[in-house]
Amino acid sequence: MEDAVSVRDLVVERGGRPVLRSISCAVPRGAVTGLLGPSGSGKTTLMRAIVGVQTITSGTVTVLGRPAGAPELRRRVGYLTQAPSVYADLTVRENARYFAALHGRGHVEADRAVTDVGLGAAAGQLVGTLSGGQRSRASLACALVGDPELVILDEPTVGQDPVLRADLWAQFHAMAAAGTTLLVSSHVMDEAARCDRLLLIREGRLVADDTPDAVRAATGVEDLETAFLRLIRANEAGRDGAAGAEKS
Ligand SMILES: Nc1ncnc2c1ncn2[C@@H]1O[C@H](COP(=O)(O)OP(=O)(O)OP(=O)(O)O)[C@@H](O)[C@H]1O
Repeated sequence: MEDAVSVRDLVVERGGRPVLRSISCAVPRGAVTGLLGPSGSGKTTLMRAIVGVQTITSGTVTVLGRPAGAPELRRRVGYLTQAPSVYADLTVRENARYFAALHGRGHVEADRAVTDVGLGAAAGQLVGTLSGGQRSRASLACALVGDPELVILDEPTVGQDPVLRADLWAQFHAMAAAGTTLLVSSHVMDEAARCDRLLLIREGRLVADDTPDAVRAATGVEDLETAFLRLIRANEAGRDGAAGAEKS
């Protein structure tokens, strides 16, 4: 089956500096793909390119068989930005119902989305009075309420307590089992083990595009953080070698 997202030789410059340096990768359908990398590595920029809101320098990004940003993708792709994008002067329920209406969905779906993110008890509360973690979950409910085929989530678990984090990951996997494709970014390496596939980026370059087990097997270590460190070092050594060869 065709991948949900296919990125080829993607180069993005922001503020006159290269931020993504020729990235090629794919996001398979019906799975949870983790986009891992340190702060500033380019995760948000790659997600923005997939959603179609990022000006790109060169390369191609294909989403559900269409060029990224094509108008017909709007209803098929859900995007959770890092900064919560909900109305502070509406309640959680009102926000969810508003976004549901934009997607042609009703109150039942909206209220279910609110319960699914663990905000059932706070449904009648104004978003402006929620904690940061709750506000982020309200935003998540609004991103999911249209039941999009592809869901792009920028650090959805930041600031959530461990029990809620586990619940959210269980929800992501249940959605994937039902056929939804998820791309979830995180800079917390212990979340890598929860993903079906991993994309690891560093300084705008792709360091790994594989399953957690394949990353462990390739590096010979169980712990994914240590495995990533090894991949990064091997990658840098390879680049230094290639640069040296070019100079000589
Ligand atoms: N509007 C902008 N103008 C110029 N440079 C930018 C802009 N936005 C981001 N950058 C730069 O692009 C690089 C990648 O940023 P990006 O937000 O994609 O990283 P990230 O991996 O998502 O980081 P974080 O985990 O901190 O959110 C950083 O060096 C950042 O400073």
